[in-house]
Amino acid sequence: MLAALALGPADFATPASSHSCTQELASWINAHGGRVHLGAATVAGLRGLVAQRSSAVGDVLLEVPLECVLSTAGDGAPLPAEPPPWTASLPWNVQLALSALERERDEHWRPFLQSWPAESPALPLLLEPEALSAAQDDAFEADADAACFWLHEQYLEACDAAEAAGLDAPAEPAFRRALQLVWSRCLRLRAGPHGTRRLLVPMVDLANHDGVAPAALFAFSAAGRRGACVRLYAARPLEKGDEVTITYGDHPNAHFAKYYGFVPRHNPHDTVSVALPQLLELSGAAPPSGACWVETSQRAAQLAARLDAYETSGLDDEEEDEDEDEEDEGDGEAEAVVRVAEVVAAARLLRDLRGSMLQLAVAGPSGAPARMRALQRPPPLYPHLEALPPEARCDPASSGGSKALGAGALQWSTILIRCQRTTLSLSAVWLFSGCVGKWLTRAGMMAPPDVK
Ligand SMILES: C[S@@+](CC[C@H](N)C(=O)[O-])C[C@H]1O[C@@H](n2cnc3c(N)ncnc32)[C@H](O)[C@@H]1O
Repeated sequence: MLAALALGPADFATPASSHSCTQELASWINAHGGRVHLGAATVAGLRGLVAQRSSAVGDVLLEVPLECVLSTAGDGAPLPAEPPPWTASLPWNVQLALSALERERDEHWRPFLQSWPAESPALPLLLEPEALSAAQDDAFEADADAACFWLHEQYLEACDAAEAAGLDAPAEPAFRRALQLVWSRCLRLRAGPHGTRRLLVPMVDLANHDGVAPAALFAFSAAGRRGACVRLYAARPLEKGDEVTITYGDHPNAHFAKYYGFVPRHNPHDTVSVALPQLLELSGAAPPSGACWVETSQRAAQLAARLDAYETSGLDDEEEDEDEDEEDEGDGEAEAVVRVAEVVAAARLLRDLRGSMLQLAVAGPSGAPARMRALQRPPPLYPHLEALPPEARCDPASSGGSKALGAGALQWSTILIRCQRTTLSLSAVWLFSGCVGKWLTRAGMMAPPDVK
């Protein structure tokens, strides 16, 4: 069943050879006043960036002048390559995709746009419903479905806008490819006087994701060789040939699958929402006599508060006494609460299983290390951070890259409970039947989970 969901690796083959293509790209950036100390390499089927020389923390690995960057429109000072005005009524990502498509005919942009993969990543929205169902996640399936419709609607909107501007509409396959590449390749960046923008930055968009210990940070800088630019800084000491990764942000696995077509092997920021009635059912607790587990928002709030207390301090005597008191009141709710808490304590197990499910869903049971390969985990990053230049340090409103390196970025709580009417949003809880997990373990696809 899961094998049916396997998505093939994206076709990153570039027209001539990936290598000559990125050499041309580097020459183009240099010719416009940039600096490139990086090359491209393909390891296990996945193209990425590598260091061309050894670097210390804070060294500039890459400097891309703004005239080589495609950007969204914004309120601040204009940037050289914003989307064409006729796209202004469309969402930012559609504008950026149309901007790239329009510039395909422009010789200036050829080295950049030619470095893009021939095909977009294999995203869940391209899957058939039966295949998607193997992910065992209703919300994920619905989201992929909605994305597919949304993309088609946006195409129709784009055609209308082009027609109104007296232009030819793009072909739908080219539009879809461009939009999917925008999803998987653009950065969000606070760009000084230009305000916060989404940018397509040549060469930076060849960096693969490492959310735990990225090798580099991206940031806007006003101090480039020819003025403002986007820079990549070394976030740890690098040797020649080391892979240069960045972080795409603190997203849950479903986000990576949806927009990037892969799921990180280690993701401390994974989250999933579980409906309270399902959680209660999973707890094995019997509902109050004659009722089913559809909670009022008030009861949901009480449960959330109790689970929170359980998570932070355990059920101490006082709380147990309280529980007993409530049990005396007679509707059996207190017992249910304790049992729900036990389920929540198994969140770690469920998270591990969930990660495996999504990885299998995206990569297939053969393990498909090409797209899911474990990235080398270098030593902890934080001791070196002080050496970074100020503009590359944490700015919570800025890029995912900077944000992920901020203090506390790795301090994630196992369980985050938010109560919203009848739904509890539980970080790192994955709901699926125990028999699937057992089946995976038996089939040797997954090591038995380590529950602490
Ligand atoms: C910004 S591009 C990175 C460069 C890309 N590998 C290329 O050759 O153009 C993002 C895409 O690279 C792939 N990718 C990035 N990081 C990855 C990772 N850690 N594991 C698997 N695939 C990854 C995914 O297909 C993703 O959609």
